[in-house]
Amino acid sequence: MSLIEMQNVDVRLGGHQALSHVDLAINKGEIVTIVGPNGSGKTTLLRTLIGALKPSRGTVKRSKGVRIGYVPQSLSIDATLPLTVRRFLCLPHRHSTQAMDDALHHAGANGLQDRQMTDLSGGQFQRVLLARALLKKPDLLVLDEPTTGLDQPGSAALYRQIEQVRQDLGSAILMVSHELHVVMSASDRVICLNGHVCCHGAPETVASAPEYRALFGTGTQGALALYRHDHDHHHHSHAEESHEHGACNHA
Ligand SMILES: Nc1ncnc2c1ncn2[C@@H]1O[C@H](COP(=O)(O)OP(=O)(O)OP(=O)(O)O)[C@@H](O)[C@H]1O
Repeated sequence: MSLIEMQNVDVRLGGHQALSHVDLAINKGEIVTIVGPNGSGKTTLLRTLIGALKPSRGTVKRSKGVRIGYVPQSLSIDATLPLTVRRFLCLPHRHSTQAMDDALHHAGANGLQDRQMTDLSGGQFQRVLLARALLKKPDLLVLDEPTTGLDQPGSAALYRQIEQVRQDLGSAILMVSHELHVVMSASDRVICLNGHVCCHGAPETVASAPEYRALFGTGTQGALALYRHDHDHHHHSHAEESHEHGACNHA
């Protein structure tokens, strides 16, 4: 079976319907990227998958013994608290020096062990968060906008690192990204979310879908359109939303 599966999942947050009718399965070793406008439920989806949020309807099934590493969208560290990278990696559980060195190596963060967390650059900080998620040798690595705050070269380097993790450790990757060109080139599958799954499939299938174009358009204008997208179409039934090879659901 897949590493993790969601079937017909709804999530309500404080009276707000954040997700409706979401079906999703992540298989061993694949890279799946979620795109969608602000507030479209991307973080909610990731947090439901890792078990931090409970669906109000539907099921989340994890394969037996599956290990999931989670890199949150942001993490604030108290600037007055002295905390080295090594100590940070040992929260909440201690790890051997070898395990920490290996994780830092796979995250592209060699040599940062004794640095203060608050002194790290944005790119180094993200790599340390990645290293922390790698400590448990995850079958599935879940990353919520891992390149937030990084410039373009920094983002590209981090995405290359993530792909390297898949090659080195064989982890499947599920991530949220706003960087469309990267999504298209580096992902096996793309899922467009807007409270429900608008559109999903291989990058080229999604790229040619009207729903994707309504969200993203092309070029810079398209990227801006992402943030202006209104939810102006209707939900179809759950049965209509499931397509084996990826499909787009709203005319
Ligand atoms: N605790 C909460 N109570 C009520 N509504 C919430 C709560 N948390 C999130 N929401 C709402 O649920 C929706 C989905 O939020 P979520 O953070 O999953 O979106 P997102 O796609 O990750 O957004 P962004 O791109 O801005 O990070 C939003 O409309 C948000 O305002």
